[in-house]
Amino acid sequence: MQKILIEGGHPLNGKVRISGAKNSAVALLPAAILADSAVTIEGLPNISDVETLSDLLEEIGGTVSRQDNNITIDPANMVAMPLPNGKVKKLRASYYFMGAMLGKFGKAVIGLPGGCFLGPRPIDQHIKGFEALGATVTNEQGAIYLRAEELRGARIYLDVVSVGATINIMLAAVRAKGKTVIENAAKEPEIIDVATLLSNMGAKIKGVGTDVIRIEGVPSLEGCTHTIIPDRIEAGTYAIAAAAQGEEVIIDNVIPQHIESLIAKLREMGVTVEDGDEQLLIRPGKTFKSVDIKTLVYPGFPTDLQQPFTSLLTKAEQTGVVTDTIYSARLKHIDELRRMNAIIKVEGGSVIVSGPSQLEGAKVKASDLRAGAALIVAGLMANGVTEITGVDHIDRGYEQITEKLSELGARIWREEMTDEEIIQLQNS
Ligand SMILES: CC(=O)N[C@H]1[C@@H](OP(=O)(O)OP(=O)(O)OC[C@H]2O[C@@H](n3ccc(=O)[nH]c3=O)[C@H](O)[C@@H]2O)O[C@H](CO)[C@@H](O)[C@@H]1O
Ligand SMILES: C=C(OP(=O)(O)O)C(=O)O
Repeated sequence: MQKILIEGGHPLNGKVRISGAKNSAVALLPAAILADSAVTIEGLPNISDVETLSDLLEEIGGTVSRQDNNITIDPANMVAMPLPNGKVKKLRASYYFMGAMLGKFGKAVIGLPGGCFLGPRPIDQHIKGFEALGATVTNEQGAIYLRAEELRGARIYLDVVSVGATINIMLAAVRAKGKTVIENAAKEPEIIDVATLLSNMGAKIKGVGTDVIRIEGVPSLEGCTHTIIPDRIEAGTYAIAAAAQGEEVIIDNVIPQHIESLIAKLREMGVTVEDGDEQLLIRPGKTFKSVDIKTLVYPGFPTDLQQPFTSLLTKAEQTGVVTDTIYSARLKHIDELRRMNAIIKVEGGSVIVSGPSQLEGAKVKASDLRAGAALIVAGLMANGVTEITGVDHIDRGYEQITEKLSELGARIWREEMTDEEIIQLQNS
């Protein structure tokens, strides 16, 4: 087990290339189950969530071959193998095996998913969708059993706008008989990316990117090659890091429109952001104005950038208020930032950051992926050395984060943890 160490205060300069989107990758891989021949996905990020999903595809009989950032999945020998335990619990997106296996085999047994602890993360809307399509769904000892004699298209209104439910229902509906309409669907770019793959496989999908998606089921889907979109959350994290500790940083391989809400907030703070076709240039000023942020579904400010943005706010004059309307309990970074001398309190469900404060290096723990990103941003700004444990969470979603930041000029490195440190971490 490793920890990340950062000697703060060194300016960031140069160019960083963004990897393929984690939240697309984790849906594109299970989507390949639906094809009858090989699917190649190009530009996948080298992160542990991708490794775990590749292992799960192999567990159900798929042949997975990897070359650099490209993966080919041959589903020819896949079977409806139950996956009640084990690796499905390591990540959130294993829930996509439900929709994909239901669509392909008419049945699936999948353990309830893991992923970041952000407060309650129910999957009732996924289940409601599967049931509307004609599946019987039961929860037996923490595993979801799904079975359908025949999937039939249906009209499904999502009670909450959910990325996972929208994609999962889409995965099952592309093979259902007749027409499915998903109303109040989520509109995130990753949903469009998954629909693009499915369409290239032969699915008939209209309306992705709006809140009504229409799907006409088809009897079979074929393999194809698909290039993943860049990771808007990774791009946003580097943009925040560049604002916090950069002189001039170019973020390469980004679709600026995907993070307009963040760019607007950075500009409001006084950071210069120049956008090109696939690049962003970030140049912070000497001082930062405080801003308030409220996370919303896309195209609103993404919850996945709320935690790293909170670290940046510690540098701003006066008071900024952060409200997460998607995951109100996504607060595990707060105590750790306080350990680093941030002046932060939680009041009425919002986080109130008073600044500017000079952060100080400390021993801190990343208890989820974006809390880890927040602590890295804080460590880059802090005096002295910050030691971050819980690196497994960070490696679920950021490809080569220490290498990429080192190339920008950060002093950041990994060390193996001692047995004593591992025990302390497990008990904390
Ligand atoms: C693998 C993946 O893509 N993860 C992303 C995905 O998670 P995930 O797909 O799990 O998040 P959702 O969009 O489903 O969740 C949005 C909100 O709806 C609620 N909800 C969701 C489903 C449901 O059946 N019932 C229900 O009540 C959730 O508790 C949450 O409050 O979108 C989140 C919101 O943008 C991001 O933070 C995650 O990074
Ligand atoms: C919450 C996240 O991931 P997951 O849904 O996979 O836990 C995230 O990417 O910030």
